[in-house]
Amino acid sequence: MSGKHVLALSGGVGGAKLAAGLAAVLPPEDLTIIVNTGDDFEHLDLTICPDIDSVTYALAGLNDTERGWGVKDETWQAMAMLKALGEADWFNLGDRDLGIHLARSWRLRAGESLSDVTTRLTRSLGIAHAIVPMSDAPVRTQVRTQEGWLDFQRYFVAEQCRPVATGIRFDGVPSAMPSPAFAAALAREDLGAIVICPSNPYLSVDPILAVDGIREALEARKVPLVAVSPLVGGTALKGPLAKLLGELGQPVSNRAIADHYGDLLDHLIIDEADAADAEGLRAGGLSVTITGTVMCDAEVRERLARVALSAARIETG
Ligand SMILES: O=c1nc2n(C[C@H](O)[C@H](O)[C@H](O)CO)c3cc(O)ccc3cc-2c(=O)[nH]1
Repeated sequence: MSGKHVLALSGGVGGAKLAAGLAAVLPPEDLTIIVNTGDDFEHLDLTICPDIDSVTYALAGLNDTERGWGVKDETWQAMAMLKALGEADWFNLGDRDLGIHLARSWRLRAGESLSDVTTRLTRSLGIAHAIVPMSDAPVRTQVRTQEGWLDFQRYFVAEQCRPVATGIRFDGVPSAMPSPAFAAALAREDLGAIVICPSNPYLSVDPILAVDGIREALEARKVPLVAVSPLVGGTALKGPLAKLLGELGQPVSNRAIADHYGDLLDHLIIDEADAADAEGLRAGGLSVTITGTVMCDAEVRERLARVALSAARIETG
């Protein structure tokens, strides 16, 4: 019998939506969601893990779908006070969101691993599926610009991705080991498929692939690897992917996504608005599914999750 456990690799926003779709159609024992921690940083003495929180809030039904990050029905009293006190206010922490940062930060300081803290917080929010940081060791994404190397959140939030990016690096790799649950999921006898969620390949998925031994493990996989493209209609729905592709000298098309993942990729799911890309991709030997990938509600998230699982030959009920 072929394995049925699914390993999903996810960044924030778009990735979190598909992760929630996968969690809606797979039981907890059949899914492990590995999350990028390259966006993490220390701010006001708090450990901020934006992608872990985006996935957590999406699975808990707490995510703000308009803003794309943080908690819905958020209030901003603490930020207003911080601002009045003249403290750093470039990175917005909502009142409810602050709660998760306080809980995470003191538990980390008390010596718990990021994996254990994440399990504790997600379980407390009623999430039965495994949300797993890619590594318990700090990995920090940095973007090279004309102003020098910028920490990811400086580039993304403070600078609004305005500087031209000429390079990306992940501080902390290659020495960062995969988290115990990541290593265990990869080694499972019943591993059936790997799904790369529609996250930015350069900023959100590459940090996961850069963790010690991960790229090699994925190259040696015996199961299908399916990716959902983050591009829709030749651009990114949110975030700097389209701008970044141009700055890194890549075409803003699914060809660039396929080339970037290279031999790792068995199957690419592209949006119907990019159907014209399919012929070229297939001519290059890649198997392609064309479908709607804009996850505007739970129904579409679940449908796309089923499409991805079917492409990976995983049966769902
Ligand atoms: O554009 C912003 N993104 C914010 N994000 C998103 C964050 O920058 C992520 O890295 C992106 O979602 C990229 O995945 C937050 C995420 C959190 O978990 C907590 C707070 C923030 C605050 C901001 C913010 O002020 N501005």
